[in-house]
Amino acid sequence: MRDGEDDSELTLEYRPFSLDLADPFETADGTIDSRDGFLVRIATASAEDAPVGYGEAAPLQGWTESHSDCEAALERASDAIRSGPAAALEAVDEQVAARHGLALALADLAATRESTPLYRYVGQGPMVGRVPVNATVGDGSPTETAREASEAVGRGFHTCKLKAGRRDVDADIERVRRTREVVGPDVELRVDANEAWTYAEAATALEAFADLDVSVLEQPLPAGALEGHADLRADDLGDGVAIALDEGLLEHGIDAICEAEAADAVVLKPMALGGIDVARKVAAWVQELELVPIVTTTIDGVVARTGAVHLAASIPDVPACGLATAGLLAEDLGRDPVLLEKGSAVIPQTKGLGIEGVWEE
Ligand SMILES: O=C(O)CCC(=O)c1ccccc1C(=O)O
Ligand SMILES: [Mg+2]
Repeated sequence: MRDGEDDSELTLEYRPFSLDLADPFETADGTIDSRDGFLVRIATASAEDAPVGYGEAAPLQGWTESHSDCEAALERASDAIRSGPAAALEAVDEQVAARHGLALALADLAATRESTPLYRYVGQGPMVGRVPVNATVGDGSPTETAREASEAVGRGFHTCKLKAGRRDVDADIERVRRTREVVGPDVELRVDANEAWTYAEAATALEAFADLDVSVLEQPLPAGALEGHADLRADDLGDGVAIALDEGLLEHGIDAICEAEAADAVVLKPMALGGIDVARKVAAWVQELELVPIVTTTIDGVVARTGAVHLAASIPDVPACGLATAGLLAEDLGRDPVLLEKGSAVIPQTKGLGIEGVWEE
């Protein structure tokens, strides 16, 4: 905060939104057919054309607080912000999606005031042009899966993440086999089972996935199964297949995962962790512990998605991230400032998030 910019003058407004998905997104823990949340705007009360900051609070069942708890938290924050940003953050401390929306709007405003792109404000690091991203392929039939993956490769993706776990494990192995056949040996394939498997099923999948050159298996067992994931790694069934924890990170935290040696990589969803500032700190700690951080969205609107893109750009040597989720939405909050090109997200270099025109319409 520079001199002469008085935090006590900040105002917070929020508006509900509902975005339909292009097609229902099938995962092992349910179908997502719309994303409902709140667009957040922070402005300086006094000045007409002073900079503003945008944020997005999009709760998702099973991952964040409820829609109504999110709204109540934003209402508290809009009162508390009269006492400054710290008081507002305190008012949403327990509601991760609301905190995400507030913290993103504050960071967008601060970076905009400094004329710095958000990722440099957040990470204090070097300029970054691009971040590699994966295509996200829903849990469809073997034919649909192979077709969607090959279309993604045709659009320039080098990495595809296949959702899995809705059918029996042999069917998922068949989906991966068909996909590998179609995309050839040079495309990186990952699988996300969203907690669907027993230990025996996961062990079967891992062995087959090693042969099919799958690079990452995400959350094969329930979130609680820290020892189970550690055993999967220790049993060395999936030679070369990294184990990533997503739901498990939210349940246990990094230290317990590291202590148990339960993962090679962890998935960071800013919406579920309470904001890109929190996620950035977790990422730094993850790398310190020699685990790999992978940033993804919860199929967010353009404001939160662009925040996640900036977060990924602030993490040194980040691997392909699950940020190519715009196409899963039928509609969006506004124009997307992030181009996808040859399997990478092109990072916006304008000040702040680089989001415009989301409030006027
Ligand atoms: O990581 C990706 O490619 C996209 C994000 C994704 O899969 C996802 C989207 C919404 C909710 C949960 C998840 C998940 O990673 O489990
Ligand atoms: Mg996941």
